[in-house]
Amino acid sequence: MQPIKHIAVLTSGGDAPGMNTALFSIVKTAQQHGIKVSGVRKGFEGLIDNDLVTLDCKSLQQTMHLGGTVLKTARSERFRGDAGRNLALATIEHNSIDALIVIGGDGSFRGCLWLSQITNIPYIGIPGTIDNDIAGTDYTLGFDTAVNTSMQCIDNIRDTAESHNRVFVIEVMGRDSGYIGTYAGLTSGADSILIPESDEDITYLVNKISDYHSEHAFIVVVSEGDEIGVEHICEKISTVNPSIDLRVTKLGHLQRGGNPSAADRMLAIRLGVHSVKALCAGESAKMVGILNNKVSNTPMQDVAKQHVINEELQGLLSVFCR
Ligand SMILES: Nc1ncnc2c1ncn2[C@@H]1O[C@H](COP(=O)(O)OP(=O)(O)OP(=O)(O)O)[C@@H](O)[C@H]1O
Ligand SMILES: O=P(O)(O)OC[C@H]1O[C@](O)(CO)[C@@H](O)[C@@H]1O
Repeated sequence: MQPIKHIAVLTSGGDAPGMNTALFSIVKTAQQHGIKVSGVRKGFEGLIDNDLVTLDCKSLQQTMHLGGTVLKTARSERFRGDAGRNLALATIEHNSIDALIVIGGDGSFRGCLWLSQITNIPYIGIPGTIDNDIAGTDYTLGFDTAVNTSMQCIDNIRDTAESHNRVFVIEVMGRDSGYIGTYAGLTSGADSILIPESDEDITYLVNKISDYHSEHAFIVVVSEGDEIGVEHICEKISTVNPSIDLRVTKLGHLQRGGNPSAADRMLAIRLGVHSVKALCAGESAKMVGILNNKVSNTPMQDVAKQHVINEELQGLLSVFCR
């Protein structure tokens, strides 16, 4: 095995709080191993366009606490085609890149597998997405921060909802995963939580809301990927209880911004260090993650979408939302 002298790192898919902390951690570790690190700008787009910058540890230290990604990110359609992939390989060869670290979600990891069909360059994935929808890690970068942001927004909505005895339906992100909905809903004391992983939650909501005529707010948290969707849920609520004073809030992209929480920064620091060490130890085609509070490597082809809300979480939902 040739020693690694030059690592390229990119952030891809939706930005997530903690990506900048991970960049700092990667460069700090690489520096100690005498490895140069280049940042690829705008995800796989930068690999196609040969858009690289040398990463400097001191500058990254100054931005490690910020949300977003200083490298920029993209959802690159060009990379999915043969022409884009071949240009990406040309960039790797032209810059003598020995290894690649990709920080992103499951789509970005499918991109890694796609690239690995035409090159043997070692690569490691770091799970970075607010959705927490990846197997092989208990948490992804950005999830904890997004949950905290959503929880605080729902707390604020509760103040006004209580004052008016209103019912609020609040949509949170997560694509087709109900993790943000489950965590944000439970931690803000929601009366009802609707997620894509459950078909029964709408029945519990309808039962509860048809009796609602109280001196209190009623908070419904809905994951954006829920099979019924906010509009139809509101129609159902108004049908079963027409006297309800109903309002809707979609939290949207504000959930993705903001400085990473301490938990996300620690996760980023651990996974950043571990990713460089894994490459130096000859690992490749792995996603680094945290399982049962230990760093772990999962083969990239096993990193499927994590759709399952586990039994314990299901149990919590049934205690608080029935
Ligand atoms: N099947 C695939 N083949 C090749 N490249 C892919 C594939 N799927 C995704 N990619 C590449 O990875 C990029 C990021 O994927 P995607 O937009 O799904 O975000 P993600 O990594 O899942 O992050 P997030 O969870 O934040 O959405 C895509 O824009 C594309 O360039
Ligand atoms: O910013 P975009 O491209 O609209 O993507 C939004 C999606 O990205 C995420 O924020 C992260 O994957 C999802 O929760 C959401 O569905």
